[in-house]
Amino acid sequence: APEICEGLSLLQHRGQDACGVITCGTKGRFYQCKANGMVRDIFDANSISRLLGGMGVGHVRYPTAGSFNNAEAQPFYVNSPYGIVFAHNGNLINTESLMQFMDQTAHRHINTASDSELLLNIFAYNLQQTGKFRINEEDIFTAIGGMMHQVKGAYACVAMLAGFGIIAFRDPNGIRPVGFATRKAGAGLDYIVASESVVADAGGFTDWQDVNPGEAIIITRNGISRRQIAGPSTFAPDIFEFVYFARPDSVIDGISVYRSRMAMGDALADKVQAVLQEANITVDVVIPVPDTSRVAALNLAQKLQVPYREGFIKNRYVGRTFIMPGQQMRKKNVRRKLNAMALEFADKNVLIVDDSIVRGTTSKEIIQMAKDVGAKKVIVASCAPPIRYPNVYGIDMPSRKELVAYGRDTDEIAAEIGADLVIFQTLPDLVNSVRQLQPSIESFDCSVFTGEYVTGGVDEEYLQHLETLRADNNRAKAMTMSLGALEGKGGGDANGLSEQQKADQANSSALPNGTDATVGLHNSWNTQA
Ligand SMILES: O=P(O)(O)OC[C@H]1O[C@H](OP(=O)(O)OP(=O)(O)O)[C@H](O)[C@@H]1O
Ligand SMILES: NC(=O)CC[C@H](N)C(=O)O
Ligand SMILES: [Mg+2]
Repeated sequence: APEICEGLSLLQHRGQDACGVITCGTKGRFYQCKANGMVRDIFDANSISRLLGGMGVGHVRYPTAGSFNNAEAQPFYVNSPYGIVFAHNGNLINTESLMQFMDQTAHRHINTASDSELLLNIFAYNLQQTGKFRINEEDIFTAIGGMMHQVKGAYACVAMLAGFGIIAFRDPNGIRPVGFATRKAGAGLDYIVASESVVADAGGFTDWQDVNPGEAIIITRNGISRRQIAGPSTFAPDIFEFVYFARPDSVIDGISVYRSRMAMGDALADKVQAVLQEANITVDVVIPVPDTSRVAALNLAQKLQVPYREGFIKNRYVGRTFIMPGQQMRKKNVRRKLNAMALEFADKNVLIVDDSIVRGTTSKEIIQMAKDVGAKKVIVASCAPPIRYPNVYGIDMPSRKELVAYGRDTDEIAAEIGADLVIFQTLPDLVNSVRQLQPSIESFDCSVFTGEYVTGGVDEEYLQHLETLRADNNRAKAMTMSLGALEGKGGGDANGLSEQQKADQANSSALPNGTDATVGLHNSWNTQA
């Protein structure tokens, strides 16, 4: 448990809303702690010491389906068959037909709106089909095959079978990352499976290998078995992992995220130079938007031979704003997080570099901040091209109307965010920055830039449905209702609360010691399988 918790803290940038760990001790008994909140808030020495056992699964959650309810914190658990614990990174796109299948055929009850609970139950259903008293690896591979056949979308998953071992698999397009590494332990080996290699580095694990798209691995006391389950599909890792989501010190699918961001800065420098020349503007200083754009901005500045200055100072205690729930909270936190130093802005033409402009929340605020402290001209350069389409594979940007580049050309985007000029990387340059580091990968999921979705099954009707389902205000409503329904909070009077208050309210019931009976069915200590 201590190592899993340490690993989760290294993955905190992937999900700030909820976290959890379930371990498996003697006699296949599971021990659980999960709740809404950051890793440092939910886990302390006391709670960790109660998570017994030699294997376990952890998760940090950034909701892309369902709500922010405690009951949707992961890992999930089902008792039948065998006792399964499950953690999912990604997002499914055929949840509606899967729900129907659960109801009409599998007769399994899904208690939340989480696609991950649904995926676990599809997995459990397929395991159940083997009808065995004791399961073996062959049965598990067969069950994963059945599951991959039914499920559409992005899923990088880790499962644990009570007293048996750990299973990991990745969707046939390999959209979200997952890999594993080993460490010598006496005569045998310890194994770690994680979304990002940084977790392995920190724990002293070596020989990091990615789980291949459509592959499953099983780790037991006897070692590891790997099996290619799904037939050939387009390998399309999400390029947004490299642009923003992953830590720079991770290596994903053989590509150093850090190197890819350096290359993005280099490529963007050429574009910036050309555009500035044409507009007859010179810039005095390059300023990154901490944290993610730093690596790219430094390379860009070096190539342009313009001074690089940390003009925005980040409050290290405020997390990522893009993955916060609700526009009000995101907006407020950009101001809490960043402060502009007048001495770097006053009377200068500044080139602010960010990794991406998505809703425009960050750029709008920081451009105003730059102007407030006396910047002459504010030019913004983005390492990613304009984002005009929703992400349906695990980055929570489901609604086109929320995207600042939707229905706007570059000049209109500049006007909207208050910049004198906005310069976007081209898509071929972005793809090349990443791909040159691993030319064997032929394509990346670039759906947020192109509107082409590699899994199929994402048409106009689906996008409209998603937009309605997950519009910011509907989500807030859904959360209030589910708080009322599941947690006895009295959903009625909560309707008038602000988004921040609602989030606070959700957090207030997140007692890590499990003494609060309102946190949902799965949130109790010493769950016995
Ligand atoms: O246009 P927007 O909707 O604002 O989204 C884009 C911004 O959000 C992210 O920063 P975030 O604060 O999440 O994290 P960071 O500290 O890792 O840069 C990203 O790095 C951009 O700065
Ligand atoms: N970021 C994630 O991995 C999201 C997992 C899952 N779709 C959820 O909303 O809980
Ligand atoms: Mg940022």
